[in-house]
Amino acid sequence: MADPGNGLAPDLRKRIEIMADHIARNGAEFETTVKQKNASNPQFAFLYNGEGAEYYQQVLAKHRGTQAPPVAPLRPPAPSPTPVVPAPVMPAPVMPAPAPAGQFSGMTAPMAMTAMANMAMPLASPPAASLATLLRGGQVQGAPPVELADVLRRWKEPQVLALTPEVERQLHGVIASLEHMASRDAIKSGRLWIECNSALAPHIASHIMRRVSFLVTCAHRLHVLYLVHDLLQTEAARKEPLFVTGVLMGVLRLVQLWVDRGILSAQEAEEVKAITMAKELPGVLSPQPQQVTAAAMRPGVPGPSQTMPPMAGAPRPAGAPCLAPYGAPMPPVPMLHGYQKQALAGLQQTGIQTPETVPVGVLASMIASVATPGRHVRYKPLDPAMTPQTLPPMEVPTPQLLAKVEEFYEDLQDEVNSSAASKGRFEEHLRFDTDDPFPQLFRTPQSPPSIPPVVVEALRRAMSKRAMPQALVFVTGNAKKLEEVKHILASGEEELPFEVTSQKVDLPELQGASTQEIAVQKCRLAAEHVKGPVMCEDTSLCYHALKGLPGPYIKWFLEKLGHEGLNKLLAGYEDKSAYAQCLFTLCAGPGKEVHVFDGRTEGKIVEARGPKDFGWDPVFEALEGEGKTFAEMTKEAKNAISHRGRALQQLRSWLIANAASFAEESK
Ligand SMILES: O=c1nc[nH]c2c1ncn2[C@H]1C[C@H](O)[C@@H](COP(=O)(O)OP(=O)(O)OP(=O)(O)O)O1
Ligand SMILES: [Mg+2]
Repeated sequence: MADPGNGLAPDLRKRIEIMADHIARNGAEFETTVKQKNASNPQFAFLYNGEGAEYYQQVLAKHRGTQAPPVAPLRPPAPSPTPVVPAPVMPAPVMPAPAPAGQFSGMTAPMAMTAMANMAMPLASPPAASLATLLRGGQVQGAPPVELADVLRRWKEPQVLALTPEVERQLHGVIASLEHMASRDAIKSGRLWIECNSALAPHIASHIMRRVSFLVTCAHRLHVLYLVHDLLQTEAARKEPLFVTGVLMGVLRLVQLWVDRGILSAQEAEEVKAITMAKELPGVLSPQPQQVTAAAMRPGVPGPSQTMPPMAGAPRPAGAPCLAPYGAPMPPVPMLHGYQKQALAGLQQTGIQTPETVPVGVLASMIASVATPGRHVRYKPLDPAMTPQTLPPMEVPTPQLLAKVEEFYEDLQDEVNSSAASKGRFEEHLRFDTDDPFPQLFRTPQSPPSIPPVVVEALRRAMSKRAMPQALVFVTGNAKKLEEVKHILASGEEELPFEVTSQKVDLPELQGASTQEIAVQKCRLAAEHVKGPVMCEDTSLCYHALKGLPGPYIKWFLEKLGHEGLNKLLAGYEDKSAYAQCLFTLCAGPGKEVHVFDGRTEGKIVEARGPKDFGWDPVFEALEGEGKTFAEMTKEAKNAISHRGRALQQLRSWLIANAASFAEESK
């Protein structure tokens, strides 16, 4: 067999290999993320059956130790018929006759419909084992098993069938019209357009399915799902279906799938099948069920409304005759529980309807109602006033996932840097600007970023942090200092471009000619100790009358003399004034330059007032403290005027301005 990698450009080959390696290592979640980011990036067409797809599958299979699945050609050769109705928004569309069956090489109409229905049901792809069981067993009367096998195989990656450019443009118009609001008119005209082009149903379905996951906003995606909902519901209510035949069979296969997954018991599944297949539904049928949606019969998707519509299959009062729809008598069906009121009561409390919570009879009745054309389903279009137009904000991806994505782009970037062949085309899409560490790869050339801003921000941060030292260690043995530093840094408007951690180290209390010199020596010691970037601080309390003493030695004075002693020191002096001084020091690592930031607060020494939990706070009354000692002030008020607050603001400004050079120096 010819090597599918032959003839591919070297940079494309490399890109495929890197991608396959990462995807094999990091799993499905990673694959989905990367695929979404590159949906319309021609450089990654191999992810979507484009150039290199076969080679990509081969490499991926090799990594996973499996055989590569066959890759469908990008454009199937089948010609696409021209659509009859051109405009997406139109007053009175003409319904064309459905195209003869078998005209297309792709999906059959029921498959297309199932694909559409699946859009409303983000089911995880079935595990291979249960899929195999499903395909082997439980053949339902009259259903060609190969069809469902096809649907399931393609469910995750449906083949995108070619549309003519004109139809594609119109479909784009339909989807675009739902961008801001799922208005009744927009949904209706979208549905009419699809109905008018029912001959192209498989093509349209595959296009919508692919597009929906790449729409920029969640709200837009939601609105397109409303369109699909509308289409399915209208279709289900139609006496003569436009595109759907045999959906019932597909649905029954899904029931079997739920059994394989343990969602339904075998007995329940039998019951569902029996009710669904029954010619007439058992029990009393409500004459006007309000609303039944395809979503309601799908796992994990909430039902159509908070209250379940009264369904066929309601329990008969004991001894009452069993009635067929609209009163026609029918023989009782043994063993069928039908609609269980008690179960439904519990259900309404939670408001969540899934196969796990929907009683079997309700589920079966719904399936029967929805899947049998023209029977008991009243069409009720979605009311935009009652349907959410936006989804809750997306969750930020986990740090682990971000790290994996980052690692992938790193590898890719290394490759780009080292490969001469990559010059040109690929670089247009992948650039790392110094100002913008976020790779251009996430942006497609024509469209705005298709990644939610919150993710962009998270990635930006993750990447910018990586370029900086991992952490700047505040070395101190004083818990109170640390508390204040954290508080001051957290309350700043601009975030420090470093992650400040702390280490409790009792450094020797040095002596020296000046406070400055002591601080610098202390910081040098700390950098040696941590072997990386550090910051320290030294606090002094300087009495003017004593020419700056105790100054840096205040710690010992306080320890030996206490608050009273600190006052008595000034007994022979009129001048009780003093200033608190804080020297913050910053050093990129052992042997590197030490930067000093000096903050001062003037005040006077007074008799102790206020809590005694932090040093000499009770005996220092700042000039700007409105008569309060530091100990009597709130944390915020103290930090706003304190020696520490002032020095730290200087350090912060300096670090923000010099982040890059400091980071460089710390390497
Ligand atoms: O805002 C303050 N308000 C009241 N008292 C304060 C303050 N800030 C430091 N202090 C006390 C703690 C220590 O008794 C001396 C400074 O000595 P100093 O060497 O800088 O502090 P330390 O040895 O406790 O911690 P570190 O491990 O960071 O050196 O003044
Ligand atoms: Mg100290």
